[in-house]
Amino acid sequence: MDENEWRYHGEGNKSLVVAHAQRCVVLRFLKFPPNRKKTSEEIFQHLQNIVDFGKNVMKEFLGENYVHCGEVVQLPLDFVKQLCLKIQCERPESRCDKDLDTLSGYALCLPNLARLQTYQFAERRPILCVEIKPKCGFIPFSSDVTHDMKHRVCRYCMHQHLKVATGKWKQISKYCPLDLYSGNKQRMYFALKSLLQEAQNNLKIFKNGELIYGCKDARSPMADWSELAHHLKPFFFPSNGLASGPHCTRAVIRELVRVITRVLLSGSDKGRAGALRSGPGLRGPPVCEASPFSRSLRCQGKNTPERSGLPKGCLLYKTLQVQMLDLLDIEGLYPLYRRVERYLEEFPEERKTLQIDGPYDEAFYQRLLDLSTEDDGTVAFALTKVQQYRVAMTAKDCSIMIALSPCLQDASSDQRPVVPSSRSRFAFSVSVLDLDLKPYESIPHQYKLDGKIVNYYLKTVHAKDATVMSTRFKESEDCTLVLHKV
Ligand SMILES: O=P(O)(O)O[C@H]1[C@H](OP(=O)(O)O)[C@@H](OP(=O)(O)O)[C@H](OP(=O)(O)O)[C@@H](OP(=O)(O)O)[C@H]1OP(=O)(O)O
Ligand SMILES: Nc1ncnc2c1ncn2[C@@H]1O[C@H](COP(=O)(O)OP(=O)(O)O)[C@@H](O)[C@H]1O
Repeated sequence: MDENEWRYHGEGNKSLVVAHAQRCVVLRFLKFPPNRKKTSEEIFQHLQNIVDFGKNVMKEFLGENYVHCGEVVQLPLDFVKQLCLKIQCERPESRCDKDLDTLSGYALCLPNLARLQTYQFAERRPILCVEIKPKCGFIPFSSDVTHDMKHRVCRYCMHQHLKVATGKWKQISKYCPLDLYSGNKQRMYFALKSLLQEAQNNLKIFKNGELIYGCKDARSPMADWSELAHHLKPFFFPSNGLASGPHCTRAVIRELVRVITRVLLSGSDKGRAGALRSGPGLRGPPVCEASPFSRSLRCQGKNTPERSGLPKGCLLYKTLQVQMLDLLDIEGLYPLYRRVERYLEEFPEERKTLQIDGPYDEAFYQRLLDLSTEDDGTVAFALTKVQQYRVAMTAKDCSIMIALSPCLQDASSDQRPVVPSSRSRFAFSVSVLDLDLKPYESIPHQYKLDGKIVNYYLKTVHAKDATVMSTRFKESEDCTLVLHKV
């Protein structure tokens, strides 16, 4: 194991990923705060749980072709230590509050989804990879929601205001997940262009495995479309029939947005419609009031095109179905979490029987399929809703990876699906990543965060709108603050 054969690829809040220079594989390490020490056995079990959850649950829900579980590997400690030193300088400053686990030697070995999943070794052909973290694609429909605003504005759009206020990002994104999940091409184009204008942690673009676009952190340079277009022009205009300049930038961005939309709408996983086909169904308003797309149409006196509906076989549709396992919203779920907590305080040894920390096996999966919301007062009902909520949170925070490789003329030899663009054709693959089941212990944090997000939105944005409204129409607006009990 030579650390010089591996290079830094990316990281999130919990994991850090390095990619092999030649082979189509990555190593995904857990990260921990400096003072947090887990035993090697605990880390092994944590990683094995991720693999089991992917195999037994997410492959069932999202489809065999989209989910890659990988396997737990044990690495020489010296290699891990040398690797950690080598990549430290590549890491965004905002991620350095946690360190790579260099004590256990365990990591997940996964296919490199930033490359096409066909050859074991890096393709000789150029590869363009677009990673989208779409976030939650529906507005809560639960009657347990205590403020009307949560039935009108989506979590992502509300959360943007708190994120900018706390300095996580510099400006509010025009992206709204409901536009991307709508299946309506105009709305999807707008959503993708908004991500290209303000990537935050929702969009990354890799060229031949190298990150060429997407904020490493809030201090990264602003989006530069002309530089991006320079990178992408050979993919979309291979015959170089397009002189550089603003029109070229616009043309390249337009091609990129259209190709990504076509791929997202492809039902490339011909597997069954997914285990939740009789699932909660698409409920809640089809449009978020805060989406700039729908606001601009409203100003013109037009209605926003409703959801055109996503093809049932596409990954966006299946991901949304899993997200909608959040049947009660955190406000309806939290009292049930407290019921499970009280039971565990009385019978702590039951934690294993309840499979809160796994094993995430077939039995765990089967219990997720009970979508009833009639509370019979039992711990069993509460536990099922808590487990479903954890799975829904996971689907709300996963990422979709799209890998595109220009087709050679004799594309017939290619087994992969092909997507056309105006002047080019691409073999493509679609995958989902970051499917770690969210921890049971994160539910209180979700409840508090939900209250903070809604309160901040009401106090600032809604109040400001109300002031503008009342100034204009001299009507009083009642801005009720939402205070969650914690
Ligand atoms: O801040 P990041 O880039 O580490 O991402 C956070 C998620 O923040 P964001 O909203 O900017 O995507 C955070 O999601 P929410 O803010 O809560 O919506 C996410 O927490 P969960 O709610 O538990 O999903 C957090 O995930 P983990 O704490 O790592 O499980 C993290 O997402 P990732 O970095 O993609 O894991
Ligand atoms: N199998 C993979 N192939 C290619 N890139 C990957 C793979 N898994 C993760 N990554 C990259 O590493 C980044 C962080 O990984 P992720 O699992 O999202 O970390 P976290 O769990 O902390 O959110 C991702 O945003 C993605 O760019």
